[in-house]
Amino acid sequence: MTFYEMALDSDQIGGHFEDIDMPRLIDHQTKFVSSLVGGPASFSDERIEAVHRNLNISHADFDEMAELFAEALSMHGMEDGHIKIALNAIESKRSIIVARDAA
Ligand code: HEM
Repeated sequence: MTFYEMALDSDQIGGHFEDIDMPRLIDHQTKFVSSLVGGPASFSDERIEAVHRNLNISHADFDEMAELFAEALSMHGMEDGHIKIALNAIESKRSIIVARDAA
């Protein structure tokens, strides 16, 4: 299963991706990873904040996304040390992703 299939399948965050078709989902996966490592398809924090502002993403949603991503990396054989680095990169975006009034 890929990262975004896992996200779609999740009771916690699947709903956020319900209306999004597969090509856009795959596109999102590329942008997601690229934004974390500063790759060619990366986005500014301003843009990322603007995109997620109205999605009403909670801390629990964010936690689930981070957890699924770590799981996917582990499934593909990434070592724990590198997964930790990836999780730190994700964590650094929490405040611009989670809705301001979220619990
Ligand atoms: C570190 C965490 C995250 C990063 C780096 C990230 C990155 C991105 C990027 C780069 C885009 C595309 C912007 C564009 O095309 O203009 C995007 C869109 C989106 N993100 Fe995230 N995201 C993160 C977390 C989340 C979480 C936790 C959720 C929901 C649970 C989420 C849901 C969405 C949705 C629904 C879209 C819109 C997709 C579309 O309409 O095509 N994201 N994200």
